[in-house]
Amino acid sequence: MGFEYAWVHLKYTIPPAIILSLLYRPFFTRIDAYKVLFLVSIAVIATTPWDSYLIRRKIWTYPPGVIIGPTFLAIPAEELFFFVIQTYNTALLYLVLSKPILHPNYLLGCFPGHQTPFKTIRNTGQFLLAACILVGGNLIRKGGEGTYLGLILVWAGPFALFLWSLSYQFLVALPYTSTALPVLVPTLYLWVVDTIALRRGTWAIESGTKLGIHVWEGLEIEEAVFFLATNILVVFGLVAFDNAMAVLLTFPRLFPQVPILPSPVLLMQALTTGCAKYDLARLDAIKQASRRLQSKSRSFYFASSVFTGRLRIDLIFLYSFCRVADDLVDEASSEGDAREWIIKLTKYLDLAYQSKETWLITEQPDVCSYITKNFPESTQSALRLLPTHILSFGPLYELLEGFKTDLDFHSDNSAKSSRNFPISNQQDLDRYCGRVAGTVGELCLELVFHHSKSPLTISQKENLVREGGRMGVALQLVNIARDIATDAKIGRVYIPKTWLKAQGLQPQDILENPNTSVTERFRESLLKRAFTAYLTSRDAISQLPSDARAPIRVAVESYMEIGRVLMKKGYQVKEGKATVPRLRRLKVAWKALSQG
Ligand SMILES: CC(C)=CCC/C(C)=C/CC/C(C)=C/CC/C(C)=C/[C@@H]1[C@@H](COP(=O)(O)OP(=O)(O)O)[C@]1(C)CC/C=C(\C)CC/C=C(\C)CCC=C(C)C
Repeated sequence: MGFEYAWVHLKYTIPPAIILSLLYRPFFTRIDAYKVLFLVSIAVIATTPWDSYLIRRKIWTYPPGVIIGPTFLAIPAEELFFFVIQTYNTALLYLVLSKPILHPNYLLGCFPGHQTPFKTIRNTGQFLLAACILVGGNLIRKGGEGTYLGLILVWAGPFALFLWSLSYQFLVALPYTSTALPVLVPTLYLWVVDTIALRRGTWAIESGTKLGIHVWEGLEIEEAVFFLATNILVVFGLVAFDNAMAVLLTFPRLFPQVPILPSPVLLMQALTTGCAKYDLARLDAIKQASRRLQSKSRSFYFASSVFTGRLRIDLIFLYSFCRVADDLVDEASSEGDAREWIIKLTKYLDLAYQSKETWLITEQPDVCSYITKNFPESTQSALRLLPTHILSFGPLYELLEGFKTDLDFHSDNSAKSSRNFPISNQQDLDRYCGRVAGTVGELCLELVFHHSKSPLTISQKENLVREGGRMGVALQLVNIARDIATDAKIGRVYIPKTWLKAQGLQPQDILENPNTSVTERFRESLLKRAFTAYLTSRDAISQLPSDARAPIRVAVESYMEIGRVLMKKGYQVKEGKATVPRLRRLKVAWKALSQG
């Protein structure tokens, strides 16, 4: 009996597991737990008979005095633990690196022209993996020095071939950071650990069944291939799982109900669904919407990565609609054109909500053709995929009312002296914020309620919607405080005229000189109001359904952090959007998620 092998774990495999677990703990969801458990179980089941065979054939051995004692099918307990901890570590690294990824973005439909290169990639992969299996079989048949390598190839090859055949498109499409990196980092690390263990004699590879080739001094080629192959299998398994989840979540028509933890049968069903069945319009809309979110809002793009399932997709669709509507109005070439867009958007909502039978816009030909005829191509999918079957129409019409206030800043004569300033007093400011952002808070909550499994009473929902609206106001006040100078450039002053008058100023003074110490005081007042609203509503977040609580907190906190940055004494507001550095955002999210 000895503790040498146990020491390897204590020193080299358990510490990274602890570090990764602590780092990822707040982000760890039920589906993550399911995924890791699934993978660990498969790893143990698949490796045990193979490993037992190798030990019995004395391909590798454990010198007496290095293991504690208990064995299962001749495999020491420490070795069994290795299957678990290696899978766990690689899986956790994969989860950390994949957190920002929206997996449906990497599903490829059967687009003409796409298929041929992908078939070639699939066939090449299959050919190479099949060749590995054949070479492995040949090495085993010959016996002698190639036996160990042969056994590795024949064991790992079929699993890899199976997973590759199911998920090759997804594997190729995903960024290297969530495929190659989680394979290479643990592999290199385990190569070093293995070198140390072999040198210390913790385990030994018998000489008759190995090639005697070294990757570097002390690292046998077979060991290097073994760790590479096992990490490839873990990552291939996780990618296949995410591929299946992406199919399940992206296509509600194919899979109307998706349990939080789908069974292996359902996962396989998703993986074997041919791309010919994919709803290409929906797939394309998801890609466009998430690109829009990524390019337009760092805060919400970042926050979206902690939402899961269909809620994440619907929030992105909601963002996309709000952004498109806001941009159509804001970027119109004249006030008349902007008002025309509001009329068109109103008509679009009228049509979308007039049918009581089906509220899915994609299933309403009249709404779809109205969109096609009246809106620019780049905006159409955002309008078609707005989840109107879940959202009530009231807040959407209110949002358009809010955009009208923005247009009231315009005047027929564009000279600064004759501009109109619709925010006369605090009430106007509150009403405006309520319309453009309070409504967004309410709409977000409607999506949360729809997708959540935990039931809430009507009065609980009403209370939450009220607080969600107030939180939206808080965020909008931060937005206004940040953008005083940017808004002034386009002739808008959201600081109430009554506040300005109290300082002997008029809105025109802000247009002419938006960066004065007085403006700083207005910024402070706006932020003070923002934080009062935020503090009033913040506790309501803990009454949200448990699966949405932490992500909503992240969305709110990462935006309010802009306000905290602005409040710092001496902070100079730069033009542009990124006011919160990435690391700070990450810390905010980590803290918000840790509150549960
Ligand atoms: C995670 C995720 C994808 C969330 C999507 C949230 C969403 C749908 C936002 C819509 C944004 C939008 C374009 C609205 C049009 C009107 C407007 C401009 C509102 C301002 C948003 C700023 O967005 P922008 O793209 O300009 O962002 P940048 O500053 O450029 O980064 C607003 C400030 C309003 C945002 C308001 C909310 C998201 C509502 C917040 C409230 C909740 C989430 C509910 C909280 C719940 C309780 C119980 C308190």
